[in-house]
Amino acid sequence: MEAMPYAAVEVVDLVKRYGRRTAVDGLTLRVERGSVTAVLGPNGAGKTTTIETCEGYRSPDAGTVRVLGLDPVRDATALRPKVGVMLQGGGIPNAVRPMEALRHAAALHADPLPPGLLVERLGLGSSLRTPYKRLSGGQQQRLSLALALIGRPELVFLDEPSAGLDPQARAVIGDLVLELRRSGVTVVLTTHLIDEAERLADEVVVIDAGRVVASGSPAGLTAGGAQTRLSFTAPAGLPLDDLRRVLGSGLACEERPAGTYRVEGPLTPSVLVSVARWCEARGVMPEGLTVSRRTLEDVFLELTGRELRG
Ligand SMILES: Nc1ncnc2c1ncn2[C@@H]1O[C@H](COP(=O)(O)OP(=O)(O)OP(=O)(O)O)[C@@H](O)[C@H]1O
Repeated sequence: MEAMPYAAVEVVDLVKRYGRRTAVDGLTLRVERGSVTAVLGPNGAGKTTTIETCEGYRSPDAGTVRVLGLDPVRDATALRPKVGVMLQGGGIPNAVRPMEALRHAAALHADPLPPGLLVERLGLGSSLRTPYKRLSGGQQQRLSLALALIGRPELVFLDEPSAGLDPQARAVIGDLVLELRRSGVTVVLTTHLIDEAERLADEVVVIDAGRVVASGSPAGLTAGGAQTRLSFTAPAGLPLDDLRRVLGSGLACEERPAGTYRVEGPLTPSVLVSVARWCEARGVMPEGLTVSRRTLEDVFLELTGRELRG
């Protein structure tokens, strides 16, 4: 295999300010070539600012950004044919029709994908003559994605690719991301959807307030800590101390909010039996009893004390 001396994206100690507001506050991340990396964080965390700096639309106030080994601002001309960009909000003029936009973009590249292929793949066939402004949100998103891909990029940046999409359109975009990965394209996407990050990404970089708070594979991030959670609803105010005594100290039991009970920690079938017996002894039925794995949402909550969804 060809030696790969540099990462697809390497951001070191990036700082970006808007006036007195620090949007990105010493952020370091590395994206390996051929991987899908999701930059996950709540609104305002600095995802778009980081990605726009990687795309060369903004210059760092401090720190360095390298994309395919190059400086995104200084080497913009060299990077343009190699990097596909899907901007949040499209960045496409209102009057432009999808087919015109695709042909125009194709003409800028040496070996573009045939526009017809993208139209078919992204289900844009029925809207080719509709001005951009009049396309539905989903059609606008799919057109921006087509424009990001038309030049057969080595690396694509997708800023909130499925924002505002229905589940079906989201699935189309998800499948395409996985297809890009199979063909060796590096994908960096931002999202505030945990399931999207968990499903699509090899690596997740969790950011909050302009900093990386955790990074790793979805499985790596959700391993450790309270691995599993058992929850159910029952009448409020049941005596949890009894249950704590039965379960021992390795498991955390709590009632929050009133009437919702959780047991967290390394769960085994015998924990389930103990919980069921405890309910039985009190004559209550544990409604909606579920056992679930720790999610990225839980990880974020543990790290920041806040919910990822605003
Ligand atoms: N052009 C700008 N001028 C001033 N402040 C800005 C500008 N762009 C972003 N900000 C601020 O910088 C911070 C980070 O914004 P950014 O858009 O990078 O976050 P984000 O994680 O992409 O959020 P979202 O999910 O809402 O897009 C926010 O507090 C935002 O209000």
